[in-house]
Amino acid sequence: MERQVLRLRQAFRSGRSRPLRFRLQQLEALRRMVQEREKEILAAIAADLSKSELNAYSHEVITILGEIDFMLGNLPELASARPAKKNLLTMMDEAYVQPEPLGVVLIIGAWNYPFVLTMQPLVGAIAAGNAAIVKPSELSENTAKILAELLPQYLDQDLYAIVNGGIPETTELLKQRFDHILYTGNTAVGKIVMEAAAKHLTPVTLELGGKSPCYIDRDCDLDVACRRIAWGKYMNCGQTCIAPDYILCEASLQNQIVQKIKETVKDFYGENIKASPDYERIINLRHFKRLQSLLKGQRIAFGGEMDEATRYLAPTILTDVDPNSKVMQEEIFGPILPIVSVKNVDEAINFINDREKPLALYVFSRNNKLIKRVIDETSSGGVTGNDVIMHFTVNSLPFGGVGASGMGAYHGKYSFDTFSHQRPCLLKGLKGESVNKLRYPPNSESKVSWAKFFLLKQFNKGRLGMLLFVCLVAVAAVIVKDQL
Ligand SMILES: NC(=O)c1ccc[n+]([C@@H]2O[C@H](COP(=O)([O-])OP(=O)(O)OC[C@H]3O[C@@H](n4cnc5c(N)ncnc54)[C@H](O)[C@@H]3O)[C@@H](O)[C@H]2O)c1
Ligand SMILES: CCCCCCCCCCCCCCCCCC=O
Repeated sequence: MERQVLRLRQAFRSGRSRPLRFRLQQLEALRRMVQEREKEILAAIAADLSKSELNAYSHEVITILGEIDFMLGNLPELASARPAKKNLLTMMDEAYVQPEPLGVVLIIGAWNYPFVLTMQPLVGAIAAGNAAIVKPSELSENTAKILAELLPQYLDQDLYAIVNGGIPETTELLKQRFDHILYTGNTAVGKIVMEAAAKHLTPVTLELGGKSPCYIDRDCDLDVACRRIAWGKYMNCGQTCIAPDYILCEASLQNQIVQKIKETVKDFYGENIKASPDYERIINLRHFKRLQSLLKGQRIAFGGEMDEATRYLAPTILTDVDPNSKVMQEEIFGPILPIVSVKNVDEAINFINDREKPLALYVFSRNNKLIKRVIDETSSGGVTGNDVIMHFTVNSLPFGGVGASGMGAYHGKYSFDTFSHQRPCLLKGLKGESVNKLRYPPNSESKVSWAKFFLLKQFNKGRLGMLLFVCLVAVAAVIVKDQL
């Protein structure tokens, strides 16, 4: 492990990953990989998640192609230096912010969207000019294997590497010094990652989970709301970090919601859900049994059928759920949708605020003011109003958690920023010592007055203001020279 990180570090030090042309060329190579090897990639994702290749394409591959295209189109601008505003003392100098790569970064992915959760951060890391090690989840072993096979065929092997393995390998990897770690997965492991990173003062982006609430207002088109919620909840068999975890609504809406989601499930997956190519399975037996245990003692209003041999768990709705029950204590990460009754929106807001900050928050209402109020009075990683999941697909929005659901963000420009240091640069000439005397010892009352004038005085930006300002500087320089 140590040697592998060292190899990447040496390649990074060579400066090869920095030129814009190189980054664009690597991103193009990654796009070629996705296009030329699409069949193998789709087959691997499909095998890992019992997913149709069509769904593998629309859940995962499309996101990566979009992200690469965004970077190819925007990288020249993102990577270029941005001029910075100057003060009186630096008027004649050059001030700018130059994004620079961080160095060797580590990307640890989760199994539930194994291609997106490794490749989307990698696009950002390459775009920002870093070297990167990608550690896919061992639970999505087919995707992990295909990535290890394909990436070296398309990308610079000394700068980008895949390390496969489970806890021992990741633990070993985390002992190494990285310049940034982006981890996606559960909160408990997030703490392990952060602790390991702290030993080297390595900054982290933690993409974690949580229970994402979904409030349905009385004033709402329930048909539309239930269709959208059913789509986002049962997609990938509920194993989506931003799936609506539970519904909050007034008790009177509960039965209608059950009925409408039931009808939608039939429309989406047919009478025989098990036979639908659009309905996935639970990743492994451990998670299957965990989900099974969440149903104990609950009122199952719909679904609940299961088959351990194939890890099938039907789309399920629980009603009259006690907020203290187990299903409301942990992220569900499966196709179980509890409905918790609240009296009104105030109670819903309190319910959300009494718990850890979620990764996503959903509100359905015809009343935009109510949606804005819920946004204003709560906190969450992201929000979609009158839909679910979709904020993830907008790459001009930062994607990440807050509080227990994570820290930092990525996607589009935010990925580039996450893997960059915004380096402030001020380039001065060797002239101007008369004004510089102001900051050299010995200090005096008059020097402090001049410092106040130069650093605190506000001038408006118009042409006239600028002219006046230049004259003032010239006069001040002469006076200062005479006085000091
Ligand atoms: N915020 C997001 O973007 C996002 C996306 C997907 C999943 N998630 C969250 O992730 C969770 C599900 O993922 P998971 O944790 O089951 O995935 P996982 O089991 O695949 O683990 C994630 C990564 O952590 C590594 N890992 C596991 N145990 C470790 C340990 N003890 N030490 C070091 N590394 C270790 C794994 O090898 C893997 O690469 C859910 O909470 C979900 O909400 C968040
Ligand atoms: C006009 C038809 C457009 C169809 C586009 C379908 C877009 C579907 C996008 C779903 C993306 C889901 C990815 C979620 C990843 C979440 C990561 C956390 O687990």
